[in-house]
Amino acid sequence: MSIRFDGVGAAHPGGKPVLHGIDLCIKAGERVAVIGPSGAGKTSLLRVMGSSLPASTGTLRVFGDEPVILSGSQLKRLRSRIGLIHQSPPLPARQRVVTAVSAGRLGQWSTLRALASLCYPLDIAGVRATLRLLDLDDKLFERCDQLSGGQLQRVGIARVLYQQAELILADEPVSAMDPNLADHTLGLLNRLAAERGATLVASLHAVDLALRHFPRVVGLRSGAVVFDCPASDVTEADLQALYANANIDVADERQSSDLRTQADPPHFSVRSAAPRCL
Ligand SMILES: Nc1ncnc2c1ncn2[C@@H]1O[C@H](COP(=O)(O)OP(=O)(O)OP(=O)(O)O)[C@@H](O)[C@H]1O
Repeated sequence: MSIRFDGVGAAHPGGKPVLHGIDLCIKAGERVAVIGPSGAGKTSLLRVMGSSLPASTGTLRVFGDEPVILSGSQLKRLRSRIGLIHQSPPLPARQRVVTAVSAGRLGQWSTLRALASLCYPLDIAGVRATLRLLDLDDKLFERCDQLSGGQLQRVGIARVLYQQAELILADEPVSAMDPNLADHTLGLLNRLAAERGATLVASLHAVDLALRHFPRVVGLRSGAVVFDCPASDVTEADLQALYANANIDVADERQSSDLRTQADPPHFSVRSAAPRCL
């Protein structure tokens, strides 16, 4: 089991609770999309999984450990197994792409090796090979502030792939990419995660991409899970209820996405629950 939520609630420091009574089990190697309207708590849910936002109620286990009771060094070890893909990767502007991607393994290296790698990347061939997967190997020595938003997002993905994270948490990982590139990149991320047996959890606004690429979809609204089932079981009614009164018309959004990508529309069938935790 990668992640297990039992009645988890969470609040940002000084803020109101943003997650309520979350029960969720994600097995090792599963690939799960989290969808829901703006402000539903998708980023907060990923932050709890990544142990940067503590559970305030209930119990969260990541790889069997409860992050809130771990010591500093245990937490560091746990985090080194988790790769975070941010919507806007927090990369220093003047940093070279090769250094930014190398930094994916900082948490796994000794302090000496990590410092040496920041001064001069020690595994340029490995970084280049990872960037090649994302068609970015020609940017190896470019500065991060010379890349487009979509290229930066792909550097962030390369960093996590280079890290060889066991659990990948991706927060809107393709939001800055054009529709074709977003579709291609999400397909690649899913394929590589599946090949490596990594667990992948991604928050997405693009419902069509979530349904097309992820076997399991969790609908989140107002900090609570509204549905949790195989992608093929998500119905129009589920989506309408999830986004009701939000600023998104699901049907229009999907129709325009289909026109953009020329891909098959998602298949809707009878809804069923996700597998229960054992
Ligand atoms: N650092 C923070 N401090 C206080 N409140 C926060 C913080 N970050 C988010 N929130 C609040 O938590 C709630 C959930 O936000 P979150 O970013 O998790 O939602 P989201 O579903 O990812 O939204 P979006 O799709 O717009 O990115 C919102 O009401 C937001 O205002």
